[in-house]
Amino acid sequence: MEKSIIEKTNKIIQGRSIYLIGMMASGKSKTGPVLAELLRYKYIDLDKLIENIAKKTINEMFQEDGEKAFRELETNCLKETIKIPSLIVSTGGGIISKPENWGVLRQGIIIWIDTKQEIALERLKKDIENRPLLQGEDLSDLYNQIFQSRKNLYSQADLRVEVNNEDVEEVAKQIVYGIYKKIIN
Ligand SMILES: Nc1ncnc2c1ncn2[C@@H]1O[C@H](COP(=O)(O)OP(=O)(O)O)[C@@H](O)[C@H]1O
Ligand SMILES: O=C(O)C1=C[C@@H](OP(=O)(O)O)[C@@H](O)[C@H](O)C1
Ligand SMILES: [Mg+2]
Repeated sequence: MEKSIIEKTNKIIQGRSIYLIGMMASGKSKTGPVLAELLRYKYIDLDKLIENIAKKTINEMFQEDGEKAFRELETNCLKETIKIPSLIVSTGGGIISKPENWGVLRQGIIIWIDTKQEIALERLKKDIENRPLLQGEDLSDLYNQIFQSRKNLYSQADLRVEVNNEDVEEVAKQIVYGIYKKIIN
């Protein structure tokens, strides 16, 4: 990627943080560190921060404390990210559900990684045990129900990046280009 585009983007965004949102398995956690390296930003995976603070896995939290407790901790952790400038944050797919969280997200640039459902489902089949909301009979049905209830919220992002078969580096570059083009125009 052209260095000048990265430099110009950096200059324009002036250390504003970037929040990656999107459905489970859209690639938020995997893309975040690559994007951080491109922009020379710091990086946090919100789910990892939650697990470190709770001293248990997300799965354990859902099982032992319930989703409500998880969502409360998720909001508290999200609020902590405001204190750190120049940060890429990979959020969990449900971050958009609480209106309160939008006050935090809006302080940064919000990017929706909109990965084609077929591809997300393929990825999820390989890693389903770590997705407590998708435990059930029909993965595609569950995924769809959740997506339908959230898609209007995801679409409130500042930028939507559509992903099909692009590798992580390509997705990160598309995000930088997307921000650059949106701000330049
Ligand atoms: N662009 C990509 N190309 C191929 N595999 C990817 C890509 N992005 C993510 N993955 C893989 O898909 C799975 C889910 O990605 P992850 O980043 O954990 O998604 P999320 O954080 O949005 O739930 C992981 O196994 C990851 O390695
Ligand atoms: O969509 C959701 O509500 C969730 C997504 C997960 O993160 P990923 O989107 O990184 O899988 C994790 O926060 C939790 O299992 C709930
Ligand atoms: Mg993740």
